[in-house]
Amino acid sequence: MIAVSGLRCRYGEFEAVRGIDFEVGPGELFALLGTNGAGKTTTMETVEGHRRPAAGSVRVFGRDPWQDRAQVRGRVGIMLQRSGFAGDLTVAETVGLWRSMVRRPAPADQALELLDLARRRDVAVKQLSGGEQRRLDLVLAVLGRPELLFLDEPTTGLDPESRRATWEVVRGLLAEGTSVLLTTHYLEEAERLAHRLAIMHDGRIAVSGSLVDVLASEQARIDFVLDRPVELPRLTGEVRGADGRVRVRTRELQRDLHVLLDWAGDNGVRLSGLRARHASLDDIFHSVREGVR
Ligand SMILES: Nc1ncnc2c1ncn2[C@@H]1O[C@H](COP(=O)(O)OP(=O)(O)OP(=O)(O)O)[C@@H](O)[C@H]1O
Repeated sequence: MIAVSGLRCRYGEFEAVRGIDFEVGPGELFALLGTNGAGKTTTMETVEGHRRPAAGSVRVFGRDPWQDRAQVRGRVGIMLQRSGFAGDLTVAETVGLWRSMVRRPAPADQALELLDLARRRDVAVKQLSGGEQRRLDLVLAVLGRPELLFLDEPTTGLDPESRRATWEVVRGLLAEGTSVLLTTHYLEEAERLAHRLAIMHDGRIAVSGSLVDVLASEQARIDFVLDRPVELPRLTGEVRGADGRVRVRTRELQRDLHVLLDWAGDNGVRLSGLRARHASLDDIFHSVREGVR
């Protein structure tokens, strides 16, 4: 559905996207994560056909979204970061107007029910809360039953309940075969929805792959506190510590934990506050931001 190769984007002299590659397959949700200013929105806008790449190639349904805009547009749905509604129109009028502009519009009532906006149909758009406007954005983006949906921070500003409702709608669309390119600052959102993801930093992709592969690419963690100075057993992982606090980074979590617990048991050593866990997306994001990856 999307194939991006060697993509570079510039604003004047400044290169915001510095050679990235990724693909999105049918029925797949690909999440673009990244630090502020990493280049996610620029990438999204270029794949949508709003910007011309400085270099590299972008294909959507096998076509150039900039040059073949007319053929690509009717098959995609776009939810931008900021909505451009006419505030005086009611919700129902806005949906009606939008329906007249898309090729295969879904029934208006069905669209409004999708995100619980039917009871707000006669309210002027400018009187909707920020969260309701965001939900209306999504309703409009999926009104033309798109094959490919672009979601740029779709749940920013939503309360937890509305966020979950949005995730349900997105899951439903995926189950029907829609492909999705998502940008988000909520790592939990990516963990719950993404089949594959990439983390961008300074215009480049620092890490990408399936969630399982990305999580496995970072070392697991064991942390504890020793109440007296002792020499630790030999572990495969890297051991660091100060003031009795010990931090182990390991690719052999089960083995190192086993060795550590056996040693502590045999020697009567107390491992206070012992924690052992695989890396989280948050840990990986932190490593990317710190430039470790
Ligand atoms: N119109 C513009 N003119 C000049 N520079 C721009 C323009 N738009 C974005 N940039 C710069 O390009 C870089 C990438 O911006 P972009 O909005 O794509 O990042 P982002 O990853 O979406 O960031 P955020 O998470 O903060 O929304 C940033 O350094 C930004 O300041």
